[in-house]
Amino acid sequence: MATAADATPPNYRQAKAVKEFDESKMGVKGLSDSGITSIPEFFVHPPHALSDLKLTSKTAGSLPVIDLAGLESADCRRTTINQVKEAAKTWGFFQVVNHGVPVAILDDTIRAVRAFHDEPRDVKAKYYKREEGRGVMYASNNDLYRAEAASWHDSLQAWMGPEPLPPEELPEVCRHQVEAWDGHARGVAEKVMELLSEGLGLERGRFKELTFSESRVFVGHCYPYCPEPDRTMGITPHTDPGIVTVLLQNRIKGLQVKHGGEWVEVSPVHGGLIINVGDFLQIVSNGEYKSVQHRVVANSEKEPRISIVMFFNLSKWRGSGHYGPLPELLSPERPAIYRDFTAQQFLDNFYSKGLDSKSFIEKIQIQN
Ligand SMILES: O=C(O)CCC(=O)C(=O)O
Ligand SMILES: [Fe+2]
Repeated sequence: MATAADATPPNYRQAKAVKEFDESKMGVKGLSDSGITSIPEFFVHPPHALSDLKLTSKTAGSLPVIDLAGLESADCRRTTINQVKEAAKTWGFFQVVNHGVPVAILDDTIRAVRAFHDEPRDVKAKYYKREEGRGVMYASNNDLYRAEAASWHDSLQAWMGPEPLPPEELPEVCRHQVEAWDGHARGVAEKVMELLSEGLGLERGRFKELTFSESRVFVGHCYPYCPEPDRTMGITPHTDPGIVTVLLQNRIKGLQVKHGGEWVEVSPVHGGLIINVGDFLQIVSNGEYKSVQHRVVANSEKEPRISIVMFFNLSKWRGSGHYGPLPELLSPERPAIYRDFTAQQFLDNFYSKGLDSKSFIEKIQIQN
């Protein structure tokens, strides 16, 4: 049996190393650029978390690609609604093309976020903090002190709405691009939300009316080269908490989606955007749309992987402060499968644990 005396020193060493790393503000990018050939111990994930890294399926089909062109024609719209509905029900993820944002803007946004992560440590350090819920924050691993092991990524995060973010709070090197991206990503999210809303048999504008596109968090992730990609993760398996997520990535692979019990690698489509369903949308749709687990493997390429994520959350809760499956979707044949919950319960759950905590959805599921 382990005694306190022999258990404490390694734990203490780990905690001290995590704190030193955090206080150095160098991020994983700084570690990678320093030329290390092995990763610090606190980045090493336990064997059970790494055992299925090699099991990624390359044959289980690929993410549906949905063309958003021609939505003005009623026939075309109906077809697209069905594709979106099917993808949201079975994959919880899909890629969209012809979404209306020029490729040059996608490339410029990626370039600007990369430029931020490429800035010298002193410049980035000004933004390094752990203050969730507002403003601009740059840090390595949001859940650094909560997770079982750290993962190989750094992130720049900015709360873009519902209250507008004063632009001068954004780092200069990517300020214009982040601001512009907020508008573009919101435009695409609203287009997709209309299709998702219609896919449930609701009015086109229902999700917008429910304020599903107002609260937005921008995250610019950087997954630098990792010298030991088999011992750590880029991001551990999780589901996204909100309504939908819009994801833009550079050409370096890494994202994997759980589908049919297997991890499926997502191949980036140049010019495409990835959309995924979050926990909140699974709940309000009464389980019709699925919030699916995904993860990012550590990057083994010399070029950093950049991914730009915009999380959309609802901004106004119902008068009672409660939320749950939308009443108009319920009937005696289709009763609610989730209990109502409060904004506080949702947020407490999100911020209390590491990313891979038990999903909120499981906690509010009504057992039959
Ligand atoms: O980097 C990616 O591709 C995914 C990031 C992600 O899943 C997240 O930030 O929630
Ligand atoms: Fe995610």
